[in-house]
Amino acid sequence: MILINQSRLIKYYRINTITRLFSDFRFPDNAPRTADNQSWLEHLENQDKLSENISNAEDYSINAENEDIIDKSLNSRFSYKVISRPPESRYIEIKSPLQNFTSLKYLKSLENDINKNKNRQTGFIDTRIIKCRSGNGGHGAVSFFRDAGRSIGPPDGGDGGDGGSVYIQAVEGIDSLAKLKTTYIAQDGKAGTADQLDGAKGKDMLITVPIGTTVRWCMDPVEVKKFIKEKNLADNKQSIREFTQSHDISLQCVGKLELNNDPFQIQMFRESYKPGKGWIFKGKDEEYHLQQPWFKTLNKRVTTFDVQLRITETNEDRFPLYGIDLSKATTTPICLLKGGNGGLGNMHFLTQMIRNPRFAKEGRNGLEQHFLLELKTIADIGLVGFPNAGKSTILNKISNAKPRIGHWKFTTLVPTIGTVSKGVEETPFTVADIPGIIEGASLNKGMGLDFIKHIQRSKSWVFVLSLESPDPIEDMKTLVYELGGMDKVTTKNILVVCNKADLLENNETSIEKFSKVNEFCKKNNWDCIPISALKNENIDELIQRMAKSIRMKD
Ligand SMILES: Nc1nc2c(ncn2[C@@H]2O[C@H](COP(=O)(O)OP(=O)(O)OP(=O)(O)O)[C@@H](O)[C@H]2O)c(=O)[nH]1
Repeated sequence: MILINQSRLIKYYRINTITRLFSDFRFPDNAPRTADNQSWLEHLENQDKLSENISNAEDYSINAENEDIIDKSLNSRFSYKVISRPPESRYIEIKSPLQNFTSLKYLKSLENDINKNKNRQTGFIDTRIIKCRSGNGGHGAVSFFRDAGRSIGPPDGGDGGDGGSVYIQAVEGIDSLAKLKTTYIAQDGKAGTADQLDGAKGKDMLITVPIGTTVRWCMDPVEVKKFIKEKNLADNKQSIREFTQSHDISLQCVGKLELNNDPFQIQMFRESYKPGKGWIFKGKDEEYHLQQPWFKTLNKRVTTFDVQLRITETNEDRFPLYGIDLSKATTTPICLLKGGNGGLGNMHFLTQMIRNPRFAKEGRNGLEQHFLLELKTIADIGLVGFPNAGKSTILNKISNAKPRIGHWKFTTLVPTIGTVSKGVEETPFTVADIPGIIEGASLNKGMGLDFIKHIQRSKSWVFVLSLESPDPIEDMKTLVYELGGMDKVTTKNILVVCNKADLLENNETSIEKFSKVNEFCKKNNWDCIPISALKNENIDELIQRMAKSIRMKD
């Protein structure tokens, strides 16, 4: 293959035609010699036992040295059944609910009874499905050197350029997925040309997302919608949620030996030519060539080369089943889809037997896949509570954030993050206010539990109860239930805040309510504090307790 600087040199000579007039001018010659081609093809012949079985292929994982980006939070929620695990191959066929590979938010438009509130979240986009396509490799060229003295010289067709790849990177300074495009297409590689010129490599495509974005492989939403419409509307029995939970999709996965060989990565497949195919013929066609013994011998060897190419692709074209979690700024962009390899130019096929190779190879195709991007804001503390409990008022008092406050329910429609600064000496911490949770939220009532993802990674959860409520303990229990039960809740450091304590003054029932909550918290070993966000009472103490809660157990 020709190095870039050499290609430039060649271009220079082409432009500077006067140079050609000098008889001692030697055109730069980077084409492999007959002997080089011969030994390359013989080397391939010795490897012809190599099968397409990838069991011995080197283990490849997305950025092997950077495995901490694999999203582990999904492990427990992700259900699948292994359908087959042939001993001779590393492919594991699994079946898993469609719900794991699509976004309910995207499919909701099919349902008629959409809660209008949910449609009002236009400014803040935290879920996107994007289509990505890596570039096809350019085709190799069929060309022969010509000059005044020789009507036809040795083959000098250059290789096709590799297709561009699609990368993703999490960066500071973006806080929404709103600006993402729907489609990201990397450029195709250019075809090789005469004079041993390799085609240019296709331009890569880089997707920049906010820190805290998770990326999962998913199905084409248009196809999913069509499938649901056809299947479900006929029966019209299930909601979209139920439908996606009860219908499975099957996938080819690859395991990892050190992980009990459990399915670990989804295998993606390129629609490219099969080994031994993908020839471009100039002059006589494929049928003629396939009858020639010399071509048959050559093709047998080149088939081995194609198989090797395919093994490399197979090892690279994988994506973690649970997705990746870009919780930190990514220093090196992560490759989502690799571009196709460029095809070989005819200069590679000059051997003692073949003096006049009128054929080259096609470039390999790129990949087209969909990915589900979800932004999970990263705040140290998440505020959870019923609507109207006073969460936004608290965030307003303790931090620089200015969330909407109102005496009506669901004032907060999108998560708001505030930074709490306790002075120059101490590290500030962040607090997220999410829309209120109500009974049945886990069944999508009210604003549903869609926003929970924004506090999933928070170390502490602060339950905000209102002493105005008839039964704050019951509220607390409902919140715990809706958030996934005690097992889930106790994975976080918990602080319980009894807000609207100004109502305690001279009010025996309110005092009794607080004592009961306090008692309940003691039993669970949770910290509990009364405050009045409205009257700014006990706010400094609340900030201290919040800071303490993040320092607690990991
Ligand atoms: N008396 C009293 N009222 C309060 C207190 N804190 C908040 N409120 C009032 O309670 C109402 C709701 O407050 P928000 O801060 O919007 O409540 P929220 O929990 O964010 O509500 P959603 O956005 O619906 O989730 C507002 O009218 C506030 O003025 C308090 O300490 N005492």
